[in-house]
Amino acid sequence: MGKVIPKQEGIDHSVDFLREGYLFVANRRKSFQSDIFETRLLGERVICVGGEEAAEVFYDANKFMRQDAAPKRLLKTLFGEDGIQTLDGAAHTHRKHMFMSLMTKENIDRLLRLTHREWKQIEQSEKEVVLYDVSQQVLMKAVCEWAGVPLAPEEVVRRTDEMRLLFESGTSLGPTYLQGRKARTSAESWIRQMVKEVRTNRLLPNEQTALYEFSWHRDESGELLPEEVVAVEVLNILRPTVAISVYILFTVLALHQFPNETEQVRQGMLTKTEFVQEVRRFYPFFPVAAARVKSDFEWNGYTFPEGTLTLLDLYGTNHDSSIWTEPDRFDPSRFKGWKESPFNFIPQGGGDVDFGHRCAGEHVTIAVLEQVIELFTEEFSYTVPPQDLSYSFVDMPSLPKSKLRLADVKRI
Ligand code: HEM
Repeated sequence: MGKVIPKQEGIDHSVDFLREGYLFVANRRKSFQSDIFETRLLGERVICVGGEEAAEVFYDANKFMRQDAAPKRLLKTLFGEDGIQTLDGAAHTHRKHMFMSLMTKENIDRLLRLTHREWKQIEQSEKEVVLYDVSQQVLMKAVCEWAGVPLAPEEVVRRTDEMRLLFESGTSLGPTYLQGRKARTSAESWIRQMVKEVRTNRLLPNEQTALYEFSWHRDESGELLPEEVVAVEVLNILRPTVAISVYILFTVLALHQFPNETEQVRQGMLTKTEFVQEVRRFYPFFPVAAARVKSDFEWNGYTFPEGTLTLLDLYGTNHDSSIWTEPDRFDPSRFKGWKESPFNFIPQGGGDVDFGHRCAGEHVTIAVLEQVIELFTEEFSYTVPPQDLSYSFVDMPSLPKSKLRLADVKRI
């Protein structure tokens, strides 16, 4: 007879999840003094786990699968249907290879040249800029060119807004959620039209672009992907790249609020990478990852029954005091000589990037943020006018409330 999983009593705790946000799992891990507990969300029994050892089990593809794990409302907004996030086994590995073939050093450098070119627009503006809006347009223009997706100047605002709605609306209720669904329909048909044109040679993107590689990709049975799936996967490049704007806000916020650490970066005593890693560890972005138990198994004496929805605490694992000393202190120097395992630092998921569901864009994210640090410590001077820089632990994604207004941005 296995051990009994600590259980939160009550009919349903979805409202608590919305109320406590990023801290929902961590709060209960603390109160149960356990890295595993059971709750009920959206009428379903759910096992929540956190910590390094739990992450290792969660990313074991023999124990967990992604089929039917993502809530429908996220498939209708954030992810799209039949994309890589929902695949398992050979189908997943094959599709992941399609993504990872784009993530070479040369190709990431090409994206950085494009983002660098776009960042120049920020200095041309005399007045105040809202960094959230500016960075999204920078990223959207750069990533569309990178991905081989034509983006006419008059379309930039509309298409950038669509990308933003895709990642902002998934956990919203009411009108924002509906706007997110509309944005998904519109963005998918925009890209589908391009896939048609690529396949009839009316549009000729370069090789090594997402539009080219995904349009001509053959699945594990040698078939081209359905047009709508190519659209979902191209959006799996565009949308998260625009979402790096959230981390850009937190990076520039950290440069502003931690002047000693920023000075150490300027002096070369801290590397840009160490600063970026601490931003990704410290600030909230993705709260949890979701999977379902593939078939019954036991872990530390607890039974995981087949089909049970299981959530891994990403935010909490990055603030777990058994992994991090003083986890709630912003301290980039903790990454000096840091012994990273695939499971102890998981802001963008854990495990193996080629064979598991770890984020395909982690290197892209780090590279874009390192460039932002270079720009905002070496290339631009600016001031941060008084504004509400607080951020919530409930809103998803969480952002500084003012969306970060900068004034007097000038090239140094
Ligand atoms: C904005 C910062 C980003 C964050 C916080 C983030 C976070 C994540 C997380 C938490 C996952 C899921 C891990 C799991 O299911 O176990 C994921 C998956 C993924 N991400 Fe990211 N990501 C970011 C940027 C990017 C970028 C820039 C790209 C592409 C250029 C990207 C492409 C993907 C893809 C394709 C997957 C699915 C991987 C799979 O299922 O195998 N992400 N990301």
